[in-house]
Amino acid sequence: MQEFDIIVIGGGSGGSAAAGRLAEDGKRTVCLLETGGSNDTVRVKTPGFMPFIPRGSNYRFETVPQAGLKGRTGYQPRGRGLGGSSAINAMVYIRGNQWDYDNWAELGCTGWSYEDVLPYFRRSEDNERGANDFHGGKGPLHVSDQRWPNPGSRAFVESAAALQLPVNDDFNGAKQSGFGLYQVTQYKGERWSAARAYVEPLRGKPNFSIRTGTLVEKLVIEDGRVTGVQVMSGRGRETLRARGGVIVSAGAFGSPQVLMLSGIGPAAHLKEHGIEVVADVPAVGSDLQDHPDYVSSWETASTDFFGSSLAGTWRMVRAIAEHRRRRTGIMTTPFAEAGGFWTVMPDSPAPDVQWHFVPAMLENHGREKVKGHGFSLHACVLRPESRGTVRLGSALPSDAPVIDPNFLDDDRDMAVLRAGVRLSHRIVESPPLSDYAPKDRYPIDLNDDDALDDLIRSRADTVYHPVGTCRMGGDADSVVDPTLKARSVDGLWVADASIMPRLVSGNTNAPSIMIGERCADFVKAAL
Ligand SMILES: Cc1cc2nc3c(=O)[nH]c(=O)nc-3n(C[C@H](O)[C@H](O)[C@H](O)COP(=O)(O)OP(=O)(O)OC[C@H]3O[C@@H](n4cnc5c(N)ncnc54)[C@H](O)[C@@H]3O)c2cc1C
Repeated sequence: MQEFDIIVIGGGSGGSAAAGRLAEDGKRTVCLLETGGSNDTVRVKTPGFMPFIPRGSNYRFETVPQAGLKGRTGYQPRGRGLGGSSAINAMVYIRGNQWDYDNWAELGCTGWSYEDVLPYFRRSEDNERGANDFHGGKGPLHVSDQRWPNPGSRAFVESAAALQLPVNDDFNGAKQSGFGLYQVTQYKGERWSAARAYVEPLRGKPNFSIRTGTLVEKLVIEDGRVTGVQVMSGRGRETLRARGGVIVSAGAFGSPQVLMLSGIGPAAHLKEHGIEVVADVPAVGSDLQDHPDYVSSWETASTDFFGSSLAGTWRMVRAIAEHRRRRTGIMTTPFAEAGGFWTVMPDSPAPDVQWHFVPAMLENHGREKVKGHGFSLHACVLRPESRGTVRLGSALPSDAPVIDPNFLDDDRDMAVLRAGVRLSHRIVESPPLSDYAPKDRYPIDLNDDDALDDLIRSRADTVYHPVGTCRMGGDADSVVDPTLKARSVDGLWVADASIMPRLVSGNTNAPSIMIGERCADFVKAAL
């Protein structure tokens, strides 16, 4: 039986950072287990191929029918393979608001205030603008400016400015609010996933075993201590032992699934599936929070924007050739090129809406082709009040979990989204974006609350940031304590987006990486 000091389950954002940091000094043996492949393909590494990510790199989950979305099922893409969701995401580099982390600390997560987490964000980062009080310049995660943004993305920022919404050229600096172009997790024109940052540079190190194509079926728990994992791979079923402990980094859906399959979760639910209960922990799979998002969309006569036409196709063919040769040009697009943060509710402690401007007409998460050219503007609720769940669909580890984000269940979320969408339209109606004479693809009377609510509930969905399903807390009911150690058994840590007690006000890749970095330190200190 193979034995390691530490086993990390899941090679995504949190798991790559945790495994890489634990392996780099050579002092312990580390095994990283990932069910997907290596993701070492042109379609993953080329930013502009995001709509063509290989099927095997995305779980393509669906939610249960959502009452708040008129009974529609939502789409939940999740990355599979090294890099996890950072291998399929939009590469936007955002940490959230300083208030988020101070709030975590206030909720009982001692040691997670903004002042506490900032050094870890800085340590992870290599920002091409260089280091300063807020940014790192020597970390493994490359952060770049966009060199070939669409002219429409710049126009978006100017249109916001025309409404006196300030320009912000660093959302991760002193102040988050404002509008601007996003910095991206790219390096030399390619996607820079968490695996490329933390795992690939260590490939071949004798103390670091990277096993792809390996599904973790459950934890092995003996006398209240996690001593290993049961896995299934091309080699068949086997048990791997972990002398020091196991870190679960299977993501906001995968981590609660692994815990529940191992007997850690809501007892009654586990019994329904014939799973022996090791610890009754109702918080596992509960507290699911995700950013509900509405995408407004406009058609233009201008072919400046990405789109399907002869001119558009010809431009893309040339762009692909340019990118293959030099890694430059418009194939470096993260699609979500510009955006911003603003407060729409007077009592909000921090910006409550985030915008993503995409220089293309998006329909159904980019899965439906739209003829012609145009642009889209996402508005999402940054701190939703609605709470959902992740549960087992069956006791089979290969089955998808049952995902219920319970979107727009809370009226406060609806109120924020309504205000956000109205501001989306005001921005687009301001010059210079208005100079494109954009044609609204879903025209309604925006002043009519009922009509707007109906449109939102008919078309809203996730902007891909599920968290909270293995919540960290200072309370006995939380899944992990503020050192990310499980409260229910020994030898177990969780390090990914699932531990967030509250969803951060922004995209979740950099925060998940920060969580992985911190977990490595906690585990080193504990062993
Ligand atoms: C389409 C999309 C766009 C996004 N855009 C952005 C963006 O622009 N900026 C941003 O900051 N964030 C973005 N996000 C969100 C961000 O990428 C994620 O929040 C983050 O990557 C989550 O990290 P994680 O470690 O929690 O999980 P993941 O990165 O999802 O990693 C989990 C890993 O565990 C593996 N795994 C699961 N179960 C098992 C098992 N049983 N055995 C073995 N392995 C297992 C999975 O295959 C996966 O590789 C986006 C996400 C998506 C899906």
